[in-house]
Amino acid sequence: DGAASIESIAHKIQESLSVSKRHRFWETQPVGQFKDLGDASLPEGPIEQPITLSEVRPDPYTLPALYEWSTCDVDNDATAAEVYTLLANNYVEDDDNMFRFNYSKEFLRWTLRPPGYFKAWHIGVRVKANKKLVAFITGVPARIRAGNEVVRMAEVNFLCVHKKLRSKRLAPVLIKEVTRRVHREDMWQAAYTAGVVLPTPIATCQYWHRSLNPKKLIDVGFSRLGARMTMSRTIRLYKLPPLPATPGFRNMEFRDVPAVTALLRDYLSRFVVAPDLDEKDVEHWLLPREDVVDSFLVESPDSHEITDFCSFYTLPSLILNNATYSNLKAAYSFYNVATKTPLLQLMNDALIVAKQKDYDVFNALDVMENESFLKDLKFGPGDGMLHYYLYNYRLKHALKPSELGLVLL
Ligand SMILES: CCCCCCCCCCCCCC(=O)SCCNC(=O)CCNC(=O)[C@H](O)C(C)(C)COP(=O)(O)OP(=O)(O)OC[C@H]1O[C@@H](n2cnc3c(N)ncnc32)[C@H](O)[C@@H]1OP(=O)(O)O
Ligand SMILES: CNCCCN(C)c1ncc(F)c(N2CC(C(=O)NCc3cnc4ccccn34)C2)n1
Repeated sequence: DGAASIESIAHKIQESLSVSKRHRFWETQPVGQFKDLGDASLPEGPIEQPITLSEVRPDPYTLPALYEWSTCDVDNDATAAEVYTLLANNYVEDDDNMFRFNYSKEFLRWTLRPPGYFKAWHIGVRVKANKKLVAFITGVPARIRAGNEVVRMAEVNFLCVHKKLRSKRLAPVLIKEVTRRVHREDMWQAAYTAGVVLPTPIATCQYWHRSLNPKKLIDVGFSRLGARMTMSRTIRLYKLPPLPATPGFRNMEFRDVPAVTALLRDYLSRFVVAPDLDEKDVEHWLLPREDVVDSFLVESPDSHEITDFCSFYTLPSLILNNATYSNLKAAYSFYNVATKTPLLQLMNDALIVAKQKDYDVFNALDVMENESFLKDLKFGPGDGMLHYYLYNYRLKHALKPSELGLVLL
């Protein structure tokens, strides 16, 4: 409709402006630079070569005088609670400041402690005088394949500066410090996503939302009642059956790790950028954890072969000013593989179990093969774009979302 096309034009203008905008910090970094866009002579791969570990700066970057570095041990319940509270009050909001991500403590412990993680990469900044946690940034190690090369990278996330300390150029200091600590572990690349345009996205993806509780979504302003639609007609439109349709659809269990790993490795090999997951990674990232991550598979009733897999993670949002509701329960599509069951049917079963678990909305990016089911399963396009980035690694071409096999949390 007219409004959507005006909105997309506005998006394009905004993005073009940020291409012309100065990036005083990012222009100093080994990332694709806007001025290099279209220069096909630049080779794919690392932008800067590694330096010897003795050459890596041994001391932390200098913070403004009132602040100090503080490595955050999320195993410690009190520290985990401080990190949770900083993010719950100061992390990503939508453009209209109606919602803010509300990553749970258990979710943070999960995502920050994958196989081989480094406590030193969970980096906080505290006020010296009262030890208040006022900023945070994290890295976790991952093996990411870019083209035919598997690269050990840091996945950087949870960059957060307290609202009262914004626009003081603290973010570049946090980024340089996590970079220094990653370099100390002889790693030279990183992967990250952001809702903002920076030099230079390797892919730009669109969020899609599938209403599960349309009445609540409309009441809190997440969605709007469609033109010529009544509330009862809308509720009927999004209604789902009580049980999954696929025979053999069940929760993933520990014994399924080898088969799910094989299924995933084969499937993810199709994408230009994707994680290189081994059984330890699959055990950590995909075994169900209540209210953190859910995973299901289809075990063929006669052959007992595992033929399909689907998963979603739980990321609620605080609803910032609504008299009735304070929490939006959102599921985010994670990794899905369909080899026998149609992907449409598999994802519809995921919607069914999410509805049964009382989620309000099911979100999915248009990555991998998601585009093939979004419209048919009644997803609607969101307003949020998610840009993917690699640090110190150039790709010859930006990727279409369908070439991307990586979902960051
Ligand atoms: C080898 C290993 C490498 C490891 C590192 C890999 C890189 C990792 C990169 C981080 C991946 C993070 C992944 C996620 O967590 S994405 C989620 C980011 N967090 C939020 O959006 C939470 C709410 N916002 C805030 O807390 C603050 O606004 C933040 C902290 C975001 C900026 O604080 P503030 O608003 O007070 O600004 P400033 O004055 O300190 O600094 C301004 C400079 O910061 C650049 N900026 C702004 N937003 C982002 C952003 N999301 N990624 C990268 N850079 C960003 C900006 O372009 C400008 O630089 P330049 O334009 O002048 O050049
Ligand atoms: C650094 N890690 C990247 C992943 C973090 N993720 C999940 C994320 N990054 C940027 C987004 F644009 C986004 N969107 C989900 C869509 C959405 O649901 N939009 C309405 C909404 C509801 N609650 C919130 C909270 C914050 C922003 C938008 N919100 C847009 N998701």
